[in-house]
Amino acid sequence: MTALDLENINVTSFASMPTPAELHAKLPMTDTAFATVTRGREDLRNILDRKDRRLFVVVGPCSIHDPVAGLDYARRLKALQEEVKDTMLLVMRVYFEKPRTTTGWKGYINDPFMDDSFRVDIGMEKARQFLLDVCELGLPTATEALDPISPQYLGDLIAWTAIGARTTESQTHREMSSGLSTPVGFKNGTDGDISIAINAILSAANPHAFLGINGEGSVSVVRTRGNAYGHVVLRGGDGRPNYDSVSVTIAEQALAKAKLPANIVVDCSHANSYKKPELQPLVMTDVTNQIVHGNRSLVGVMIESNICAGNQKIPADLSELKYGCSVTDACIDWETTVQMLKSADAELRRRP
Ligand SMILES: O=C[C@H](O)[C@H](O)COP(=O)(O)O
Ligand SMILES: C=C(OP(=O)(O)O)C(=O)O
Repeated sequence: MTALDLENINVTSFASMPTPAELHAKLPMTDTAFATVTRGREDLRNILDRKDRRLFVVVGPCSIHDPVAGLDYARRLKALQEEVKDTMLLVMRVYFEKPRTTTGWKGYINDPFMDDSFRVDIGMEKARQFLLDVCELGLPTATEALDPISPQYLGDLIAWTAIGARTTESQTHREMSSGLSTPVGFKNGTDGDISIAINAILSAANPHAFLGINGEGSVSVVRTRGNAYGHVVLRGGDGRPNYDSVSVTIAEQALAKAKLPANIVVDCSHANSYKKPELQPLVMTDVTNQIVHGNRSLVGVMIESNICAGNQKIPADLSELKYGCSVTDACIDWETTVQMLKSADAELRRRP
């Protein structure tokens, strides 16, 4: 026995990754993408600062698994953005990292070929290419930051970040958020507890020092400034929705008690729609109603939407995958998305 026999007992291999700087050099930022990200972040900050009355809408597939269908979706969303731009800022959900309740496909970065080959190196490159393509269309992007190393590879192409219900209470994710360059939405816990999201906003607003990597891939002590644009995302929990006006008032009171700005986003999906996608339009109607009737804390919504409705299991033969259909949570289809956003646009035009 040597000391080496005592470590990595449950690790089977290490595979090298390109560094963030190498990936940036291979797929550099473009002028159009730069303008999209800069504008998207500024618009979001203005909404959170109440300098812009629009509702921001994080809308798109539960997860990206097929970049062709994903870009098809992005082009449709870009066209729709033009139609609703007076009342809403559309930000495309571009989720590559899926936090699983137990196990399952963990997303396009982790396993881009969906065959357990786990080519994270290729997944990261394809993810960066996809983000570039979406930003090139002039559409800002939103993602869930799950792996604390990924933002070094992709963060320059993101306008809004979510911390998910399963990680809002994690110190690692709060530390990472304190250094992210985007506004960050913290979801309430899967049990519906919003206090963890409020504690996360407070934590992430402060400077932190923690272990991470730098652009050259060296393990580093990362020191951050703190992120002033944390906010709560109500996603329901423990089998109960929390988008109704009473739940929103409770969230407003909790934010006021913590001396935080009353900025609340409602996730129309997940426990707010009992994971039944067809209920998402009802949630959206309720939210726009609250706004039209005077609510001032609801600043954004999230919608899980794809080209086709529902979801599908990942088949053994990937050629059997249905085009434009989620392989994770079920989504509303494109036609329902258009209806939902156009009705919200009409409703929001009536706000005082
Ligand atoms: O939005 C995605 C899912 O709700 C989340 O990743 C959990 O998924 P799971 O319960 O299917 O693992
Ligand atoms: C995983 C997600 O949500 P939540 O963290 O609310 O379950 C998601 O939005 O993809």
